[in-house]
Amino acid sequence: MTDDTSPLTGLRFSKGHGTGNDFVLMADPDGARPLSTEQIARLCDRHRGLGGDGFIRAVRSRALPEGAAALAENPDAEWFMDYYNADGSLSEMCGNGVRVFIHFLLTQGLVALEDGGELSIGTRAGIKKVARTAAGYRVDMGPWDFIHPSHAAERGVDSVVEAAGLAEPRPALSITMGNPHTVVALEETADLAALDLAGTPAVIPVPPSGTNVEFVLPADPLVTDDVGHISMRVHERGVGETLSCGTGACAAAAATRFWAGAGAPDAWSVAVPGGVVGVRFFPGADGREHVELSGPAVMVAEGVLADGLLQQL
Ligand SMILES: N[C@@H](CCC[C@H](N)C(=O)O)C(=O)O
Repeated sequence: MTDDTSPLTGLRFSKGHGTGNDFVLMADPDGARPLSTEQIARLCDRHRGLGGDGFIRAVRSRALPEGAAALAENPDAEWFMDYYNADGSLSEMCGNGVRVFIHFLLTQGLVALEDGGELSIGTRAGIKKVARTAAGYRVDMGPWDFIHPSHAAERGVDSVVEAAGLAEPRPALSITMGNPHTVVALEETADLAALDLAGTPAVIPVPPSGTNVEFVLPADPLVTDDVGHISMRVHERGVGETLSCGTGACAAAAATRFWAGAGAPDAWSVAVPGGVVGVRFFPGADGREHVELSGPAVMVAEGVLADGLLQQL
């Protein structure tokens, strides 16, 4: 192991993914090494950098201004997930990222998680509680909500979305999971396959902070053994099409369950191009309905950036 201050080497990094949603991770316990927007974009560049859908900096909550709110909410939240999209823009939350973040902290020996135990981590969308499962991790993602509550409650639709490959604009519903999502209902398998998400879909009207767009196809039948099944493709804000989006899967399940009406199940299986994640709705201790996300987390590499690489890239 090399010291990350060695004159011969640059910053230490790890690379990991959750259902194909991949991230570059760095430990910066004292918050001494923030990266600029440009540096993050260079790092996440798939041709000239390491490549990733996002960059995650692990910082002790006490070392970040945002961490003060996290510690006030839960003094056990020692670590803060400082999350950025591939273009260097900041996001409030990342569902796949939380699992990979915890896995990173564990593999680096920065935290310990006993069997049956839980870890609280700080994010810009509040504290997330994470537990280990046989297949990875499950995360209490907190409550979901409509972005435009009055429109949503009235019609279950608050916008339309246009995208290349869609024959016509489709109705959509915008949901917040701490970060914004717009869920588009599709009807045919061919519609999902025909989508071209190389460009950014047009959401009309777009939520105030932009949005991630999920195109969702219900399975036929939608529900088996009290579990709802959907397939989804996603265009992420600040990234483009990705193989998976955890908060997007939660939003997609929430919208589909809302559209399905009374009697729709609480448990959902969401198939994404990179795998499958589980979503479950349950009553939170705060009296609101919470969303639980479960899925795998995999570390694929560790390394050291060449000296000056962030400047040269
Ligand atoms: N892939 C993430 C979401 C990452 C942030 C998103 N692009 C945004 O800007 O909100 C996930 O797994 O949730």
